[in-house]
Amino acid sequence: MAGPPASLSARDVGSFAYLSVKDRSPQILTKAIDTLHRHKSEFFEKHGEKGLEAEKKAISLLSKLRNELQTDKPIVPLVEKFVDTDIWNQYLEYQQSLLNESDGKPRWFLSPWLFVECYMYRRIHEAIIQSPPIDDFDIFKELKDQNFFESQESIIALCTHLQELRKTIEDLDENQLKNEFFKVLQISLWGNKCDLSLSGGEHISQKTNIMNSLEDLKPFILVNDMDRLWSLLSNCKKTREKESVTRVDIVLDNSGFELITDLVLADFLLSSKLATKIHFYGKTIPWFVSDTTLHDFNWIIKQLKHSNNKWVSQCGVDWEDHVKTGRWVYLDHIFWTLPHEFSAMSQVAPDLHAALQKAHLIFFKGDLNYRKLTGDRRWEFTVPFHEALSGFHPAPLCSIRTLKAEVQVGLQPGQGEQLTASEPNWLTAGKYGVFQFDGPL
Ligand SMILES: O=P(O)(O)OC[C@@]1(O)O[C@H](CO)[C@@H](O)[C@@H]1O
Ligand SMILES: [Mn+2]
Repeated sequence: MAGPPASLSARDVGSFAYLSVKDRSPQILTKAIDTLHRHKSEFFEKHGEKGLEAEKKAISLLSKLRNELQTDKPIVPLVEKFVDTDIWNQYLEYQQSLLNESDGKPRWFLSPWLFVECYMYRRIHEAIIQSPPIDDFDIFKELKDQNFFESQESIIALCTHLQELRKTIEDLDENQLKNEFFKVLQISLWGNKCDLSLSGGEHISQKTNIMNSLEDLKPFILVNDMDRLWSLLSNCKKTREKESVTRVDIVLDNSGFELITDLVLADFLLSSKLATKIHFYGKTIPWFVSDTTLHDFNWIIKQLKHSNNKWVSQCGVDWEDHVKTGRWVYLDHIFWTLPHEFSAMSQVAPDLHAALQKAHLIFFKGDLNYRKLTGDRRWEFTVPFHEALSGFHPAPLCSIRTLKAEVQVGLQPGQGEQLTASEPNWLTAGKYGVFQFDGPL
């Protein structure tokens, strides 16, 4: 049997991966350097001269990284001791082992894009932890916060919708509840348009009320398994014994507006009793510019709670309560910031894999998670999703993702070709989305 297809890579000149490594990654590094510059006086106020020296050091490490990338130098091992350093360096050796002798060493414009892109964010983190006393500085924090503040109007609309819905949710019939479930799912899907790494850190936020656009956006859902999600969860609800649990896990993606949409979905799952417990997974270190860390998660709930809009603040109060009472649990695991595809999880992080196996359903938010689900490979568009998962199936799972990378599976024959002919950048512009489900085996 033939092995899986080749990885996406910047070695394919002109591909999205190539353009991303060539243009977008250096741009993100330049922005990161600029952010450090702008915080100079803050570092001085906090730490005196030591703060200034640290800022200089972090900037020089990031400039060096940018130079390595732009001149296509070999990928070097990580040096600073951290929980995952050894795993990263082993993975680098593994990448080396995949190369022919004529290829030389793993490099930015040669190796799999997924690997080099994750590596860049891990090196950004290394530059920061090598620069105490500013070693806890989140270089992307202000961008994430800005996205939240700029999306206020849409956040108010979402929180108002949720609070009004909660009042009458007990009175809804099956069909009405299903329609509301589909609405919050779509809100969470389109929330994924708002990531900051695709835009190279340029502001993109949700300025208009997303609720009004759901109908117009429906034609852009290329794979729509929402019905299957409903069947699974409504069945859990019907057959659940009194004290037993239905757990939905959400592997989070971006903070800011997208996180609010995911929390709205999670709240709906509890209020509708489709689930009784939610586990969220976030990132341990700043990642792909806008990804959610524990700090972002807590910060957003606190911001909502202190809002002067009563519905928004009610959401903050309720969500804090979900966390306090353990109906919502935030977890992180180092695996989410490793370069491995998810089919390696049972080997690399068996504890995480075992934890996911206890979920009734797992949502994977966003594009990067889709790339890791499918191994970021050049699959034919019609390959079944289950096949592209290459054995990864801890529990029934669903990707909720807008398309921002050149990988998509599970389409109808001809569907991909037709889109390519009419819209050359359909795979990467974030305009299309999927609810792609891999159900119980
Ligand atoms: O996972 P997310 O936030 O939806 O998207 C992450 C992303 O912007 O980063 C990569 C490019 O840097 C792309 O795969 C993808 O578009
Ligand atoms: Mn992201």
